[in-house]
Amino acid sequence: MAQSSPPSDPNRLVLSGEIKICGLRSIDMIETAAQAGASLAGFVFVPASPRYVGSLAEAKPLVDAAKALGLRAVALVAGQGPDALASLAQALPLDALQLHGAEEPALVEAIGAAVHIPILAARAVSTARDIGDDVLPRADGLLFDAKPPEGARYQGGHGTPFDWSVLAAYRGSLPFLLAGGLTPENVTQAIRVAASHPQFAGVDVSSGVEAEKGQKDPAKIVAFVERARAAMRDARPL
Ligand SMILES: O=C(O)c1ccccc1NCC(=O)[C@H](O)[C@H](O)COP(=O)(O)O
Repeated sequence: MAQSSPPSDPNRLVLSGEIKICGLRSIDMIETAAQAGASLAGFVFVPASPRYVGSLAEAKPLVDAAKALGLRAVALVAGQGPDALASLAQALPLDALQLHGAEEPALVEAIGAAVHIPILAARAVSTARDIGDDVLPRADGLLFDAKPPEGARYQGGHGTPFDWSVLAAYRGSLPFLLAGGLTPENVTQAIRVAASHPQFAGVDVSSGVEAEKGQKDPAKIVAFVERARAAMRDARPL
């Protein structure tokens, strides 16, 4: 079952030792992720994505199931404004919004003020120059993800890694999740590199636990979570 307990303040997202399985679209895969020990469930609200959850009515039972199983539910959005996102946050029992549309700091601020739930801001990374610091007072965390390929129709979930050593350039104070091309095979090494940073707070995966685009593979979810959990334990012994 999911291992981290929900934050006591519903307006803050406390990130530590997280394993986020993104792009979940079925109750079976949500159960698999929870039983394996993932902590965050990501639901994609980007219509162009092969992982799009669909209408609110289609998304609601999935979000409800994740919550009932002890996962924290994150809605991944891109290119939507404060009003639309406030409606989304009212309609579903979300623990956070993940802004994945390269939203400017002022827009992050406006969205945070409108939604009243925690914000995770994604940042597209290729080199150390993309890391920057954080100037996002409304955000509770960052998600460093690989830049999408040229001409991509959606902003994330492309299964491409970036050079993890550039994480050392991050000078901000927000905790961050590492994403982009992680797999059961490379997550141990990724965590070895990322965990040397004091703000490292976990990993996020989508393509690396799929049999094909948009189709999660239960065995890969279990392998990813087990290896990520073990690597985080080894990286930060008590
Ligand atoms: O996953 C998508 O389809 C997606 C679509 C539009 C914006 C963002 C999207 N995913 C963001 C995520 O949080 C992914 O988990 C992250 O990009 C890592 O994906 P992957 O490289 O496939 O593991």
